[in-house]
Amino acid sequence: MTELSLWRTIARLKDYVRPILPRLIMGFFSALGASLVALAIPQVLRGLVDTIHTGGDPSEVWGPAVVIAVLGLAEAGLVYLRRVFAIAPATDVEMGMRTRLYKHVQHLPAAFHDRWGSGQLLSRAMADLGLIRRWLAFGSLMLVVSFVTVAVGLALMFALNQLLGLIFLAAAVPLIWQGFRFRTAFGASSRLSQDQAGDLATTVEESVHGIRVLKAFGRGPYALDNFHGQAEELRQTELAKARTLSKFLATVVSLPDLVLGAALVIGIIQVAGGHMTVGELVAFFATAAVVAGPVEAIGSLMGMTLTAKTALDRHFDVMDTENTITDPEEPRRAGSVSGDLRLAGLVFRYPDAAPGTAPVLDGVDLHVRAGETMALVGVTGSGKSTLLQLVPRLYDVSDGAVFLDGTDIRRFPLTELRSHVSVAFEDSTLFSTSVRENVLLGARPGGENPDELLARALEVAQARFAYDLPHGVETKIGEEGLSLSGGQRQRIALARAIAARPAVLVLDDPLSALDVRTEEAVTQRLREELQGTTTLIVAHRPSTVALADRVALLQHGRIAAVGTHSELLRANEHYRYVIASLAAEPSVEDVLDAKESR
Ligand SMILES: Nc1ncnc2c1ncn2[C@@H]1O[C@H](COP(=O)(O)OP(=O)(O)OP(=O)(O)O)[C@@H](O)[C@H]1O
Repeated sequence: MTELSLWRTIARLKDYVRPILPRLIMGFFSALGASLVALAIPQVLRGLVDTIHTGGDPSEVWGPAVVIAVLGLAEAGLVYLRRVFAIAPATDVEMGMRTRLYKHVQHLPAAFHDRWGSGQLLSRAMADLGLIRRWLAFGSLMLVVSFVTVAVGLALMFALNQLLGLIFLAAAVPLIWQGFRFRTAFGASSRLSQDQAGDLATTVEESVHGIRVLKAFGRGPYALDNFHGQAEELRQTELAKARTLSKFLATVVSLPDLVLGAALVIGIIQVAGGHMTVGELVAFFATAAVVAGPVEAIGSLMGMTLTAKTALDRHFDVMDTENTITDPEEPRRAGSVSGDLRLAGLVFRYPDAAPGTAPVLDGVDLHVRAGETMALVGVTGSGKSTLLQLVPRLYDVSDGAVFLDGTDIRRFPLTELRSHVSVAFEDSTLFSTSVRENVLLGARPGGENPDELLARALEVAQARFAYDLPHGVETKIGEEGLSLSGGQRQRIALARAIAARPAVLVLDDPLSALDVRTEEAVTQRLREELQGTTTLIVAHRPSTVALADRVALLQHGRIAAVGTHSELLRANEHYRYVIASLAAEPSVEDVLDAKESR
């Protein structure tokens, strides 16, 4: 993540800002107009005061007074126009950036999500983009307008009285010097605070997600301590930020006030000596009052600009992350595939694995014939789930290849590959929408009649309970399907995989949360349904193994043996060991028998 200079970072906004540039420029000129009008008022005031002071006709007062009133109204109108021109387009930019970020995050591979906390992505998608919008609609315009107003104001003050003007100009030098120092200090703590806010959001997200675990283990106080520590760190950073800003503001506010005091004394001496009229002195101080606003605002506006720069850096940290799992340059479109799956010399190491660690998969060779159901068995941590994730390209192989109908899967367009390969994981994520939408998530548009497909998938997965929910299959099943039991969620997720009607079905222990009777019913129906669908299924229970035509044994990162369950039981000692450990859980009858025999 390279840190670019302020200007180079802001320049990266150009693609987003180009469509709204005309409106933003109009907004800028409205704001500038308002400031220039404010600066014109003291000039009219000068004539007015001199007229009265030199004993002119009182009726001459009306003309300038009306001009001042009109100028005041014009200023208010221009401020209003600035808001009209700038606010709506800035929300366009915010929405555009948010949508592009979401799209990019969707495309980024699973390895990216292994590395990034969800809170960091959340804070980038929400808070950071809000900061950028406010800076675009207000901060950016007002920073430039403030500098122009100060420059024009100083020129007018010089024109009124050079000596007084010089005094004000002398104050600008330490202000600029302070500005540079402020930029460095504030920039660093601004980045730190936004990153810490992201980490805090991750903690909130994790503890809300895992609230049951925390409660069940009585870890609420520990989680609170942890959260408090993180919140305190963020508070300290925010305080450091506020201290830096207040030191800068103290200079920015107090210096002009000191100068104003000195100028007042010198100004009165100048008027007394006849070097200046009373009107000029009044105009000088009225101009100084107009200039004081932007001078004081410059500090906050610079702070806002630096915060927006940090938000942009954080946005582009994500946007610059390259998607390594992409469509091939010359994709091969197959239309339909029979589902012949071959893994050849497959090696895989997780991108974030410590250097020097052995690959999880190290030379896997396996052929799953079209329409065959193959169970994948191995001790815990042997790499079964990892292997499954390589088939829909959630990760790409480090070496070797996966072939579907003889074609390297990296040659298919990703969407096509994923329409041929459907997955159900043990951890069944459901979305906050209806049962129908969850199940038909991967169904091909224009394919089978959706109602029939839904009914069939729910029936095979033994999930017809969905029709008895309060609104039937239209029932919204809540965040991650929390209102459903673990077994119900798993069956809906299984129905989703079935409804996609894939050529290859990849199931990662999809029945683990079911009771024995339901599992048996699902297994029975799955066996009928899976005829003709190539299925690779991770088995943690003997009943799941029974579903398969053949079984592949994963050991030391390789396929150590392939055969039917009985062949392997007969010929392979490690297989007997794994199966024995799968079946290790005693049945109720075993327990009762053991009790009676005592
Ligand atoms: N995202 C990841 N990043 C780095 N290493 C990982 C990641 N996911 C899994 N691993 C490691 O890869 C190895 C294989 O894990 P995997 O989940 O594939 O095993 P498994 O055979 O499915 O285990 P189980 O039967 O317990 O589900 C383990 O050592 C695990 O720690």
